[in-house]
Amino acid sequence: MQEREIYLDNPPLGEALGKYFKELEEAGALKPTGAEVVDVREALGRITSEPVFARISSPHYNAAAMDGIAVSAKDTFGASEKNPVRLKEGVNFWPVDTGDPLPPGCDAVIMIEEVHPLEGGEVEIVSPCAPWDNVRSIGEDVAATELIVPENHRLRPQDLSAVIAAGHETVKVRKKPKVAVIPTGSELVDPGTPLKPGDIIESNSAMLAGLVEEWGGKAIVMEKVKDDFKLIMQRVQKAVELADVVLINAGSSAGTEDYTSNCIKALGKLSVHGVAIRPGKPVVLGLIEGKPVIGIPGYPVSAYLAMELFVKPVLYKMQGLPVPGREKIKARLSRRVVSSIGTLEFLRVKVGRLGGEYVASPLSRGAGVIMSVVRADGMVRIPETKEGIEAGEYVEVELLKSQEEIENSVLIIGSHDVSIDILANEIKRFYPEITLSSAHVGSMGGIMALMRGEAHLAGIHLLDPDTGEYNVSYIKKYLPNRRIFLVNLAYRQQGLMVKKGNPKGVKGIEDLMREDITFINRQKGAGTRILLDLKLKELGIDPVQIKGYGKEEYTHLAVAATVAGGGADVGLGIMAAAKAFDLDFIPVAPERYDIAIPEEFYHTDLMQKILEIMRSDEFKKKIESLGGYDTSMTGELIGGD
Ligand SMILES: Nc1nc2c(c(=O)[nH]1)N[C@H]1C(S)=C(S)[C@@H](COP(=O)(O)OP(=O)(O)OC[C@H]3O[C@@H](n4cnc5c(N)ncnc54)[C@H](O)[C@@H]3O)O[C@H]1N2
Ligand code: MOO
Repeated sequence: MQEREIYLDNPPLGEALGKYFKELEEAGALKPTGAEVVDVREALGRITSEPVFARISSPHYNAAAMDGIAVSAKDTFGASEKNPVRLKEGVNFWPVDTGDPLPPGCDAVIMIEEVHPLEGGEVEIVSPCAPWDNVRSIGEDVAATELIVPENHRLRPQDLSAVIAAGHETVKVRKKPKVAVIPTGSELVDPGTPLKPGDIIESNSAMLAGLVEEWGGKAIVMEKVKDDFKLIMQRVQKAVELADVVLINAGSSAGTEDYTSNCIKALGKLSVHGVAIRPGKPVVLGLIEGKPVIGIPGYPVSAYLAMELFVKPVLYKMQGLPVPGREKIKARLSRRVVSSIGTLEFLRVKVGRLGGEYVASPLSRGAGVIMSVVRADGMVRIPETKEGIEAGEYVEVELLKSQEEIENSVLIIGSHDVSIDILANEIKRFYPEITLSSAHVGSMGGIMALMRGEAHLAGIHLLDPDTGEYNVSYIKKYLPNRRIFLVNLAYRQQGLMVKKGNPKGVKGIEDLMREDITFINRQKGAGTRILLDLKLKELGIDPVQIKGYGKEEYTHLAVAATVAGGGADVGLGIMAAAKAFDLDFIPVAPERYDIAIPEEFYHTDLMQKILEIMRSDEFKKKIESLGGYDTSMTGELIGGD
């Protein structure tokens, strides 16, 4: 076996940061970048490298602040209703518009509304004015030499206006730190390339570059490199010439082809390899020619975190700025999470406002699940000293969204249905401020989520084998003391999904017993599972007779993917999932998919807007077009209690 790079004794985050930043400071690698002169109109978001003082005053002359007549105030003294004062144009008044310079000898402006015209170029006024009434005097806004913005200030639109008004055309700003991004990995292919098994679309560099730009840097994404030590060395050397900071993506871990740390060792100094965090553990921190060179782990979530924890502070420091923190809130954790002692874990969570408090629900913890970051409203740090967090414990959430966005988020938990995704999109189309976010844990999971106060809504399709009725008896049983409204989302066809052309000639549920057929099941508590078990009972089939009955997937799409990938011959699910994977579909039974809505949420403005969208023809049409749906009851109330 080839020799591997093994990294033990990962230091905690604080220690790793402390060591690395000390070494960076000592090497002068964090000195603010040099300055460049840019047109003020192009300087939005840039950081000033020196203070900007006013060259001229604004206004730089005494200006009329109103439309009217310019006068010398003393000519108006004594004016009243009884004793109006007459003024003559060109002698003791001059017409002016807002912004005009005051004619010589004038020190006030009378608004046109207060001027009564007479014959022969004369006007009459009935009240006096004081000197400087309705005049913007020199320097009222900006006085020459005044400080407009200090050094290390991010220029906002209003700053640009003030800097220009103060007589500047250009402004000195910090050069954006240049950050080279090098994607590595022989498995990487460019977006758009037809995919073979083992190919990975090179998607990380877009995120890395985006984060760099968000933090004020200039990203230079370099051509991807194969896992070849020599090639990587060459690319890194080139990047060090081009940029102020170099990011090497992937190849950070202990695999035989993980070259990042060896490359940094060979070309410069390795400071830290491996930090006691998850995700992001194998991060590599080093310096080459006095420049920060960071090995960002390949998994996208690990990459995101390594960027946030190590690259963000480097970039802010290089721009002379404090590292911005995130807004924090206290939330109740909805589910128990177990974690390892000795590792600081960053848990992605969805946050909802439920029953007057924030509730945080953990998302997928996989380092490869970038959707967990896409969906996340915040992050919870599980400290190294804890083995996990209990359900109901209060945690601090670092928000990735504003609190207002969270207040406008509706969480629907339960069985997955494509129409929920369509509903979420329709809501965004008509009410961009509202977000419907879903978590797919099966119908019973949805009911549990309502019980635990973890969701606003539950998406359910639970058949009662005794009554043949959907959902109602389950709500009564599991949520006996709550008033719950059921609104129909759609009726949908459940059926057997098989490979295109139905190569094994499957006709119905009874075929699942066949020797030559492997099944893929849904998890216990899923509505589809209950339907299957009922059908098996009706047909007198013992589940042990079915090969694959014990193998479970969590969504219709996952079942369809298993069948499409050859992992099973048959799965039970909805037609839309079969269509998505180009499978054949053998209808078994129509079923009712409803949304369970607790009374207190039913009457909110948010929910009424969602119901309005559900009842729209456009929404119904979109669902119908998926195939296998009946929307004749969509948006209708099924029953209370
Ligand atoms: N034996 C061990 N294996 C691994 C360990 C370990 O401690 N011992 N650590 C795991 C952890 S934790 C992480 S995180 C990853 C880090 O992996 P690398 O940084 O070495 O990266 P790769 O293995 O090359 O890639 C991981 C994964 O990410 C995909 N990838 C890489 N670059 C891109 C890109 N530009 N765009 C999209 N996806 C990318 C790559 O194809 C892999 O699937 O290592 C574990 N292994
Ligand atoms: O630490 Mo790795 O970054 O979990 O996947």
